[in-house]
Amino acid sequence: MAPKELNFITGNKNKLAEVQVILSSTPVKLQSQSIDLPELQGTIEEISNDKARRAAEVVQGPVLVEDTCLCFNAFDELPGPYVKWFLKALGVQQFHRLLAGFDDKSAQAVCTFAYCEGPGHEPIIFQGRTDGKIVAARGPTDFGWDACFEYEGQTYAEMAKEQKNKISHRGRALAKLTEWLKHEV
Ligand SMILES: O=c1nc[nH]c2c1ncn2[C@H]1C[C@H](O)[C@@H](COP(=O)(O)OP(=O)(O)OP(=O)(O)O)O1
Ligand SMILES: [Mg+2]
Repeated sequence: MAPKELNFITGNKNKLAEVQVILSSTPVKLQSQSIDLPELQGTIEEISNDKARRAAEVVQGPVLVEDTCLCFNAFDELPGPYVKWFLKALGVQQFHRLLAGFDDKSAQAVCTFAYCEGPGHEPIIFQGRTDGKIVAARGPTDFGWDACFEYEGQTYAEMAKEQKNKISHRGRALAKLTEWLKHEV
């Protein structure tokens, strides 16, 4: 695989830490810049593409961005890309109560990376999805809704990091990105 420098534009230190760990076993050289980018309202893919274009304009060079969504099946995929605001309003201890009136607690975590070569270039997206269930918070609460998302009986927060990275929405999306980089000249 050709070593590649990637400039990951994110304001989220937890995301950055996971990407660093996952990419540490590849020849990718990861840089990062914390720029809080405005986020479009639209489909998951539209948001990620727009975020990548905006980041490429700001940086005036190649960028990698990522948008994470948490889609409740009972809410027809919402909160989706707007999960950040629900989490902020409710806090992780109350977050699961969004589904209090619903029998269906199933949810899907979706991670969409968008790589853009630079201003004017069309972004390329890499998406990972993990099916789980929304539960009352269990485990450390230092990363978003990790404590409320249960996968095969354990919340993301209860898992060891490497265990989460193997099956998470982010781990699956990065696997597609590193596969693509292998064929990138
Ligand atoms: O693996 C995760 N486990 C638990 N929670 C997570 C995860 N990944 C993102 N999250 C949270 C952060 C934010 O509350 C929302 C996504 O919003 P999102 O816009 O993608 O993240 P952000 O604004 O924090 O960082 P960025 O500067 O990359 O846009 O879900
Ligand atoms: Mg964001």
